[in-house]
Amino acid sequence: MNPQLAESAFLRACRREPVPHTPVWFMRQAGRSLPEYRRVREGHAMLTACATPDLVVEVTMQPVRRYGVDAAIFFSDIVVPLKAIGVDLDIKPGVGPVVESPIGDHAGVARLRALEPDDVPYITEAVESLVKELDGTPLIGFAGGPFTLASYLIEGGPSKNHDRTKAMMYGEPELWHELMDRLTTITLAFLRVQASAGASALQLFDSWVGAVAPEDYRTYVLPHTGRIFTELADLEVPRIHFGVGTGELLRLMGEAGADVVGVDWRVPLDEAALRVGAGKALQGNLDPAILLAPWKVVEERARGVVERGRVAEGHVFNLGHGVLPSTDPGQLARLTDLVHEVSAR
Ligand SMILES: O=C(O)CCc1c2[nH]c(c1CC(=O)O)Cc1[nH]c(c(CC(=O)O)c1CCC(=O)O)Cc1[nH]c(c(CC(=O)O)c1CCC(=O)O)Cc1[nH]c(c(CCC(=O)O)c1CC(=O)O)C2
Repeated sequence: MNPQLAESAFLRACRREPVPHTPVWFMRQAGRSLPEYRRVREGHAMLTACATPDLVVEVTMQPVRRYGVDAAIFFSDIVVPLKAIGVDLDIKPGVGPVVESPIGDHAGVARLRALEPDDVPYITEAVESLVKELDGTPLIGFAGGPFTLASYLIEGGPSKNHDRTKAMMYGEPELWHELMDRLTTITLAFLRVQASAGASALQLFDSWVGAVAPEDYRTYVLPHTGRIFTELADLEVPRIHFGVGTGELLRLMGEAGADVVGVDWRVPLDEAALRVGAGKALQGNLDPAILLAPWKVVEERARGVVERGRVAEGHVFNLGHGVLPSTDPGQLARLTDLVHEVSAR
């Protein structure tokens, strides 16, 4: 391993080891908020871009060059592995992923075959190139969580209340678990491809799982997320588990087995540390909308996040969810420097 990588503040914080400063990266740090991203993406549809290694490498590198963040996040999307196994879906600008034939029965579930590394050669190629280009800055690989993927497949697109998803979960639990099991198998394979190609950490984005109550999380989701983190343990890379609106689920998400639990902006990190319990690092949790306010507001709030983060056994500074497309990149540059400065030990 690159010696710089072994000593990276990001990997050390994930492992709950002492750090020279609190490491920083931002969900969606690569993407629409950057003018250089918008230029590179011109004329390329999102899913085509995700399957073009040169483009993926360039976009992933952009925020690393611009901000000096402590980790890169692989540029892709949560629906890429589903597309790769033949699900008819597209990403519609301004909407999100849209599935041509939503899944509602056994036949639909049965069509979700396992993902083989040969289905995604462009992922292996892009990760391998990135690891070289990053030269010691860790690369985070990622996948969507099974609940979030299930919701897209069942609803056919983004959904406010996940009605059909919950109708299947409560009404046809056997079918639900079969669907979740297949998605878990696909997710595991997709994460393994990225780790084998050299990703230094893996994040599971179960962005929508905050829609379920704790007892339902335990019954309908935890068996599957638990399998993901257990089966990834042999890779010896930090595993991060993130969701939005998960204040009541933090303890269970910790139980699922990740090393790091991502927290959105709704729960202060000192409180989150109590909820998650011992033996975990935390990641988060500045409200991304704060970045739309004047710098002095950002500064005051960011200092608060760093301060509360000291209570956690390890802290990776991040936003509570992705960078909003209208964010001024100048704010993110200042924020990266500020966190490094105020947390320097
Ligand atoms: O508004 C739109 O045009 C569709 C956006 C959308 C996409 N996937 C989607 C959504 C729904 C949503 O996020 O609300 C669906 C999507 N993609 C993703 C998530 C997980 C999450 O954000 O909580 C979700 C589900 C979250 C949700 O639907 O609320 C994850 C994602 N997309 C992406 C990345 C890669 C990256 O940022 O490096 C990542 C993961 C890493 C990260 O957060 O940093 C990239 C991505 N996907 C997408 C876009 C926009 C399309 C474009 O530039 O042409 C972009 C780039 C950007 O965000 O600026 C498409």
